[in-house]
Amino acid sequence: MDYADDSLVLHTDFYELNMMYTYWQQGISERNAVFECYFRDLPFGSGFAVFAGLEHAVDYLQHLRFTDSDLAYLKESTPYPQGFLDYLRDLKFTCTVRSAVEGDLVFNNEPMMQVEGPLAQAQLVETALLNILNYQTLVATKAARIRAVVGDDPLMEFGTRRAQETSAAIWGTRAAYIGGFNSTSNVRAGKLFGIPIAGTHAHALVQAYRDDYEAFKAYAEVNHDVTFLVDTYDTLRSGVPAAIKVAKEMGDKIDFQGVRIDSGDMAYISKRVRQQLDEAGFTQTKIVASNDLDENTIQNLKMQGAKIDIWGIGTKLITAYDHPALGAVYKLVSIEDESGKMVDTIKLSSNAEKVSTPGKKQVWRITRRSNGKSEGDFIARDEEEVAGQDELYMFHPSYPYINKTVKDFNARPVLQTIFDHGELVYQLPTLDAIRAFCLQSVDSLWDEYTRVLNPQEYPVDLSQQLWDDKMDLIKHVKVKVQKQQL
Ligand SMILES: Nc1ncnc2c1ncn2[C@@H]1O[C@H](COP(=O)(O)OP(=O)(O)OP(=O)(O)O)[C@@H](O)[C@H]1O
Ligand SMILES: O=P(O)(O)OC[C@H]1O[C@H](OP(=O)(O)OP(=O)(O)O)[C@H](O)[C@@H]1O
Ligand SMILES: O=C(O)c1cccnc1
Repeated sequence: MDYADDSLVLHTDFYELNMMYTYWQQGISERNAVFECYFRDLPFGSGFAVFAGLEHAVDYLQHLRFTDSDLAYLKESTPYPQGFLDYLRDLKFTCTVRSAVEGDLVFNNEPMMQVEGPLAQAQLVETALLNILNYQTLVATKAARIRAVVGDDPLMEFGTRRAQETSAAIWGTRAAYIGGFNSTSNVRAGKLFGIPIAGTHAHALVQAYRDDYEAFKAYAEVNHDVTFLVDTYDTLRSGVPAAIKVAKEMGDKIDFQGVRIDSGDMAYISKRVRQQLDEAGFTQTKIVASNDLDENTIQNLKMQGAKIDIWGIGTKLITAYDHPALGAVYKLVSIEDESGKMVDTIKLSSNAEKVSTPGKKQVWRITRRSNGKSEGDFIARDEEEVAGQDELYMFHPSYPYINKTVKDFNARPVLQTIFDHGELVYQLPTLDAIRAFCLQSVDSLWDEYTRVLNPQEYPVDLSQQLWDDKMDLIKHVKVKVQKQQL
């Protein structure tokens, strides 16, 4: 049977539905629960990550309804009784969601999104939220790392052909723009998000004319702004001379904006190309480079004095090639008990890094009042008063002897309310505002955290109370397990 693909509500792991069913049958589906989403390690060896994906997540949550086709499918494919299907039919999203906003910085082991509400609903949305946030945050982070090494050079996003399918290309392009790219080659992303579209031409154009000069001439006769791809046959002997010849012939009829090189030793070739262009009087014509570039090759090329003005980047950005998964998780941190009281929950593991931090939290971004620069993040219980304190004792949660007392600081809450009991209360900013916020956020970090190779570890600390509560709960659970063993 064919079912209409008319909702994302079944874009979830089957086990979420089975847990929902259990909660519903056992009468706890409406208990208040708090889940938090965080990742354990920063990707790419980075000193920071850029949060992205909220707009898509909001759209998903706003449309969270089981449609007739969803219910028909579940009826046919699962043993769920009609009563549960009726419950799903009537389900409306009523959770409160707090989240980092897009373009803000996020770090390892701190909540970047928090979902509070009826247990069954908050459980259901785990998979899709992780799917969205994991990917977009990863690509925005990669983009911001590339931005960090290019300075003000224009960055063109070229990834669609190499992306993991169509929606990854679209959302990846948006994330890349947030992280600091200037344009995309994906015309649909331009249409949907207003991202500037830009591009050159492919080798096919030159191959179609079987000659650099003929191809560039044909292109220039019908296009005003031209960037010629000069490496199809021989960059220095044929491509660049042909581009120069056409540009001279066409004169003011075109704007000879650039040449693109896509192979060979980019440092050597770009220097020679620059020389040829300058000698012909085209000192303003830019050199665009593409070919499996990322922040590491770009940094290296800059070190070699490559004369590249504009960077075209595809595969390694859109696929997050060297760290293809962020690994963000979604953990239950607090739940209402039989008496209606909220109690902390923890997940223990023999792997210390996988032990979750219990309790509903807020993340405070601590900056020095005098210069706005980062001091670290301070995670506290939601009810703790942080902003009004005169001084803050910050210590490393695993190595408490690494500590400092901060004075004259500003504390900004990172998690903002997006949905209040199911109602969207957050006004989504424009994409350009998000991008500007990201650039400003990265700028607020010390260079020690933004350098791409072996950055300093940004402090992500727990409040004393949160740390004490975590230790108490670990002890409590261990004693309970021991008792059960006897
Ligand atoms: N001077 C350089 N220093 C460091 N890396 C470079 C330099 N020049 C090019 N690269 C990078 O080295 C890699 C070269 O890849 P590869 O050998 O596949 O390219 P190619 O053979 O020139 O072109 P094609 O992709 O058409 O095969 C690319 O990732 C490119 O960006
Ligand atoms: O290298 P990326 O960062 O992924 O950038 C996108 C690539 O897409 C195009 O190549 P094309 O698909 O024509 O194949 P090519 O690699 O053989 O040039 C373009 O010439 C770039 O090389
Ligand atoms: O416009 C370009 O030059 C372009 C677009 C997509 C992929 N590679 C290059």
